[in-house]
Amino acid sequence: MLEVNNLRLAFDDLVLADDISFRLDSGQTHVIIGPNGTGKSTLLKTLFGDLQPQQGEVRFEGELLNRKHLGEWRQRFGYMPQDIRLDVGLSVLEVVLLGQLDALSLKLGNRLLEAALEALDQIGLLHLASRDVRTLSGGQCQMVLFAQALMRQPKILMLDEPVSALDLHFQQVLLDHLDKNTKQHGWVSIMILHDLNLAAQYADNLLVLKEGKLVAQGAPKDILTPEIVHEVYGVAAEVMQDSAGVPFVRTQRNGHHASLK
Ligand SMILES: Nc1ncnc2c1ncn2[C@@H]1O[C@H](COP(=O)(O)OP(=O)(O)OP(=O)(O)O)[C@@H](O)[C@H]1O
Repeated sequence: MLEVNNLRLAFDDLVLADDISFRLDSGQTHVIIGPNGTGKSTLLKTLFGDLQPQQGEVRFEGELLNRKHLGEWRQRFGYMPQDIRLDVGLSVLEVVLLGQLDALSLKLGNRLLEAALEALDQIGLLHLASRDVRTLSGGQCQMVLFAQALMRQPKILMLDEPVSALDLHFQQVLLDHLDKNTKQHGWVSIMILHDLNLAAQYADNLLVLKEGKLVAQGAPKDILTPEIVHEVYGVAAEVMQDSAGVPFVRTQRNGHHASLK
């Protein structure tokens, strides 16, 4: 379980979040939604130890995030930040292998090589293994970074808008793969999404952030209501259910307010 207690996030005078607390169970996918600029990426960076909170604490299985031991803390994570550009002269296979940098030596073991090829194969990218990553499309890059995060076999997997460049097919490949691995290996998976319908489909637990507050948390069917969509995004929407009981959101044309306040 990943636990956050009374977190306060700020950049100098800009307070992004205050008194945020939540618990994220293992074996579940936790999806964070909320408006642009509300502090979702900052929260992930804080969980990873990249940013220091002004107040509060983060624990994993009881162990406190301690900035003196960041290396150890981060060994548990697979982290795919937002909008990473792959601007290095490496092949796809080499980039995936970087996910196991701690275990790499000058002589590459067969086991690691096979695991990297297997990771690429499972998400349908094996044919790209020897390509220079600088020649990949935006969506292909996103999938390669996902393979790299998987390769780490993390206990905590954090994905910041992982499907923003993906077509419908690869959105499903990535999210189904995430779901399967999270449940199979008992990972705590945390993902930021803007697409509320994908969030509803794949979240076991949905966290809604707005103006520095956690305004709602729970199963998508309990959280996604027209009232919440309006409160959080200032948008008029209908919320219906598909045949599996999963909510889906349909916004109204011209149904937004110019300002959220
Ligand atoms: N290093 C920084 N220094 C100062 N302000 C920052 C810094 N990084 C982010 N911010 C500000 O903090 C706020 C939250 O940014 P963050 O990237 O966490 O938002 P977000 O919810 O992930 O947004 P989006 O949905 O647009 O990706 C924004 O107003 C941003 O401009």
